[in-house]
Amino acid sequence: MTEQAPKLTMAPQAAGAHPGYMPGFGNDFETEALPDALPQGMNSPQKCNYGLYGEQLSGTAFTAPSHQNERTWCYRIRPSVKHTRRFDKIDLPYWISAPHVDPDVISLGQYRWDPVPHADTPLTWLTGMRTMTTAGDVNTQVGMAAHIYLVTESMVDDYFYSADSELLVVPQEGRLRFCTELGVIEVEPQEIAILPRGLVYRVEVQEGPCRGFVCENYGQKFALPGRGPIGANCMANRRDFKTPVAAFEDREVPSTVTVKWAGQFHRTRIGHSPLDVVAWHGNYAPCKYDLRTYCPVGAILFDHPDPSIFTVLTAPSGVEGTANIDFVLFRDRWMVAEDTFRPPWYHKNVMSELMGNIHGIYDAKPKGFVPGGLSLHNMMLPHGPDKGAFEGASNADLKPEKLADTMSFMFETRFPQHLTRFAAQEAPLQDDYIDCWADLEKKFNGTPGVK
Ligand SMILES: O=C(O)Cc1cc(O)ccc1O
Ligand SMILES: [Fe+2]
Repeated sequence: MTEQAPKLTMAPQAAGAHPGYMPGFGNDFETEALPDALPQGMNSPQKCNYGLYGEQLSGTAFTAPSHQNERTWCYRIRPSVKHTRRFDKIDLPYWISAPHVDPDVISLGQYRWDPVPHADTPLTWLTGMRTMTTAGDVNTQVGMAAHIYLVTESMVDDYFYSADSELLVVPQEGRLRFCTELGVIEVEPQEIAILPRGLVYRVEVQEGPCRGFVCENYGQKFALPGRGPIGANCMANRRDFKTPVAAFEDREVPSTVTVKWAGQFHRTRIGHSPLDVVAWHGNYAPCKYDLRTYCPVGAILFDHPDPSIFTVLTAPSGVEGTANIDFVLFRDRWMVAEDTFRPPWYHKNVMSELMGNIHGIYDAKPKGFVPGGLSLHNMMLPHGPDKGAFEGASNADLKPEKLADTMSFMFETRFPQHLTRFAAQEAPLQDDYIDCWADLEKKFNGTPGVK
């Protein structure tokens, strides 16, 4: 059989629109790659135009309150059910789901890793996923997993979806293309992508090698945080999220679909590309976001506020104000606070903090936390600036200072994060990380007024 190159037919774009994308977060979008493919005024006509099949993808329970209810109507060449034959279980031993507590691994501790190096073997989105931590329980749909991806090869005639989770993708190196049922998303470092639970896609390498971080959210979807008294603008603005226009393939080639379901991987064979949605409308869709459009709001006179001011997205846990996951961004910004120790304070947090460095230097850890690297400060474990950062910030001349060329982030969850065996034994763990606090000396002088 001769190999057919994937040919995507894409919806035309509105004048001035960002090529291939529609602006907004959680909008009711509509898009069609062929004229009149989308039924108007109804979802289920007796016969759809072009001989398409109508199919609903539900992202929330049918009965979810209407302000949270998410679903999308797809008009596709074949219904998805045609795609499934019997499933075989397959092994992806480095992609692990909670609950997963390895008896030989100690998760209690402050941990830091150098960037996980690329392998000498080619790796795809599926074979290159390396789970670092898991939290909660995939079966009860609470918690998360944090992964590193190392991808050098495109998926070819191989498709994937996760029934377990929504994926938040944070590239650090290289450029990826997500060809999804609902359209195409391309991302590079300093951008993110969100892939909803149940959405089928394949991942192509646009420029490799590719490395990045993934937060696999088992729980309720990521949403924008309420801004409270900040008002209607700043932080992440809705229009900066971009959802792809409809794009479909009409390709008949032997293909596979891999499904992550209840922590296990299953594969089935099909005879065509499942990316055959010609038109769709709804509010359950993938999107991308450029982190450089995040507008940070911070201290303009004194003190260091809680890092929640930098929340890009929050995934609720059911307990108001206590997130299943917060995605928090530490980007370049001005530091102007007077008479203030400006870096993060020393602290112990009820939530567990997994951080990744996308680019540059992070102020609390001027050495050792490098781009591509990660750190974990688990639930109720003390941490804070290293000795160098403490001495530097305690004695700095407090003029306005630009923290330039820096971008780190945090996946913060209310659940303890458990290290995988890969994180504890194979990944480049820095054994001497806790020594960064060892030289903090006693400065207490017992004399009032002497600082
Ligand atoms: O620990 C960290 O570096 C992350 C962090 C940053 C900050 O500004 C305040 C609290 C916090 O946990
Ligand atoms: Fe912290």
